[in-house]
Amino acid sequence: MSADGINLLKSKTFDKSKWMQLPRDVVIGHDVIEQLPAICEDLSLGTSALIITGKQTRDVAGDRARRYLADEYDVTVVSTETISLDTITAIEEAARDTDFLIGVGGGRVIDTAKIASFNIDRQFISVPTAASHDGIASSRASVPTVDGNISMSAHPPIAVVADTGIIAQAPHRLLAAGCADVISNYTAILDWELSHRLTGEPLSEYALTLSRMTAEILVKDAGLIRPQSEEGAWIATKALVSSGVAMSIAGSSRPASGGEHKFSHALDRLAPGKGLHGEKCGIGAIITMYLHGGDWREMRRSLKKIGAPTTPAEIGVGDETAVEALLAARQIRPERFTILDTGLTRTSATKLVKMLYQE
Ligand SMILES: NC(=O)C1=CN([C@@H]2O[C@H](COP(=O)(O)OP(=O)(O)OC[C@H]3O[C@@H](n4cnc5c(N)ncnc54)[C@H](OP(=O)(O)O)[C@@H]3O)[C@@H](O)[C@H]2O)C=CC1
Ligand SMILES: O=C(CO)COP(=O)(O)O
Ligand SMILES: [Zn+2]
Repeated sequence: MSADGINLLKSKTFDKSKWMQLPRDVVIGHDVIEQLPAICEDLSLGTSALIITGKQTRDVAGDRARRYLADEYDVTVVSTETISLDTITAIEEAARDTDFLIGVGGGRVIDTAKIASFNIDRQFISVPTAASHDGIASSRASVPTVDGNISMSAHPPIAVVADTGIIAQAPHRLLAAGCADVISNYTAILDWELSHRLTGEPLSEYALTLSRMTAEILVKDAGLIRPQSEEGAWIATKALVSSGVAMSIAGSSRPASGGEHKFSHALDRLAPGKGLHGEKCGIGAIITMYLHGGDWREMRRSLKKIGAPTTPAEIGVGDETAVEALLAARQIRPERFTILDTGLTRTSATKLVKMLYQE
């Protein structure tokens, strides 16, 4: 891990990463964003809030959140376009005089709010505008470093306010990416079990079972994940919260992040801006499922059914880059043993990419 990564989350006098921290209120449903003032009051969070939102999500929900809170709270809104050390530091500065933070947006915005609030010891509320990733309710944060994104312990939101009316209106691609993030739990678990057997890495049966069950339910309901369907948004959001809880139980992202996530993180570096997080995880999971001897065709069918991409080409990534990402994946968080550590070579990676992504 780079020095940047280590320093990004400010040191604490005690190690909260050893605690099992969970959100207190999880509110999912139509127009629940209107309940923000009541939720803040219920949690006794104080009188001033900083809303962190994105360029597009400000129009979608950020300004709406401000309007609902403005009568009772002193509210400031800031928009961020990237997640970086500089933006996080700027948010921390902007938030010093406020009592709590609210992240209104996609995964980048929510992680920014999560890290900044953790560093300055404030609570934060997660208001996802898309069901695109399972960091909505998790205590994990994915943070940028000079070596690419690194996953770290932070803290979970004190509340999750997921308005299915807003989430259903987001581009379907975002919903499909979130579902792919959850479907990739299947291979993350296989990697964890393999590591347990080979290296003796401790396993949490509760976290593992919850993670697997979450993926199973989502695959069973895949037919309901349709564009602009509020039912689909509701199913996906519950799955993402549940996956985040599995991570909190494990005290790490292990139940939801294995070799397929390493592949995704390698692509973050090798092909910046190509594909969404969950899309890259789903594409990687097809290969790792094959390597585990599992039903990779079934995994591909599930991904296709929800409308997620199943080949690097669909996200604008060439086969050569996919091969490089498979090989580079092993260097990402090397202490996390996965199927990619069991003898993959350039020749076999090239063969796999050709065979599994072109059939
Ligand atoms: N902490 C954790 O455990 C996890 C963290 N992550 C992290 O989350 C990030 C990925 O999240 P993801 O959501 O895929 O990517 P982004 O947050 O980058 O969002 C993708 C795009 O979707 C837009 N958007 C979001 N909601 C809507 C909406 N309702 N209508 C229109 N546009 C919308 C965003 O707009 P805008 O420009 O306004 O932002 C942005 O341009 C990565 O940084 C990843 O590392 C992923 C998984 C788990
Ligand atoms: O994306 C995640 C789980 O879906 C978090 O995983 P990482 O720890 O690999 O960032
Ligand atoms: Zn993920």
